[in-house]
Amino acid sequence: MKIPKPTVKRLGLYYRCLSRYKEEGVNFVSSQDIAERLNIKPSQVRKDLSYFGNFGKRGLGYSVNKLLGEIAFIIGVNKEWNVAIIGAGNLGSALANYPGLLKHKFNVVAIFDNDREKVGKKIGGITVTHISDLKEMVQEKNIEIAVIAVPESAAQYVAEQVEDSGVKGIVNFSPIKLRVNIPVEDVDITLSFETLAYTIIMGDNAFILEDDE
Ligand SMILES: NC(=O)c1ccc[n+]([C@@H]2O[C@H](COP(=O)([O-])OP(=O)(O)OC[C@H]3O[C@@H](n4cnc5c(N)ncnc54)[C@H](O)[C@@H]3O)[C@@H](O)[C@H]2O)c1
Repeated sequence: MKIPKPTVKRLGLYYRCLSRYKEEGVNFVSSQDIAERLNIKPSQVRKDLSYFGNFGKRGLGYSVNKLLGEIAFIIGVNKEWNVAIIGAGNLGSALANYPGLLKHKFNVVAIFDNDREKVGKKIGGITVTHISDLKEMVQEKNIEIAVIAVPESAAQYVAEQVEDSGVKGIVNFSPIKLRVNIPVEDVDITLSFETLAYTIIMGDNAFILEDDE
């Protein structure tokens, strides 16, 4: 089944929201409930969830447990992912020390750098490995996701090494578009600032579309 990307992005939000309902002992929720908590439109919630079949019961709403199970299956949160961070600099170190990733089952198991001064040092409890050992470690530790946190000038070369190592996907923090044949998710913080700046300047006229798909 093909799902629009913005919907996939919201599934993680729904998952967290529903987990909280479950903790609170709530068995059924309406699209209105979910929408209010997430500050989005109920019609958007209904549209997003309709991609996965008809979970809602008229009058009762959605079964929290059933929906949680379905979304968990789709976004792969039932599985733990082993992650490598490439680049033990400002960003790489911050990510390695961020406990939120493990909480969401993204387990940072290795950090790589090409700076001999950094190799062998510990960051967030993980010893930095030289990038030349990438392929070996990827196989050994079953690493499926790599985070690229190296300078722009090194990013494409590193991405090719990552692809060659057998990693299945990349979270790219560098500001360039990587040319590789595995999935890449760009995290462009500057772009978020620019979008926000535009939204502040334009106010109510910022966007034409009500829903984004
Ligand atoms: N720091 C931020 O807040 C921030 C925010 C958004 C995006 N970024 C982007 O993230 C990337 C990293 O930023 P940073 O501030 O952490 O940089 P940094 O200079 O602190 O760290 C980069 C690290 O990558 C290593 N490195 C360089 N070439 C390498 C190679 N070929 N193989 C392995 N390691 C290599 C360096 O030795 C260094 O430890 C940059 O592309 C930057 O544009 C940073």
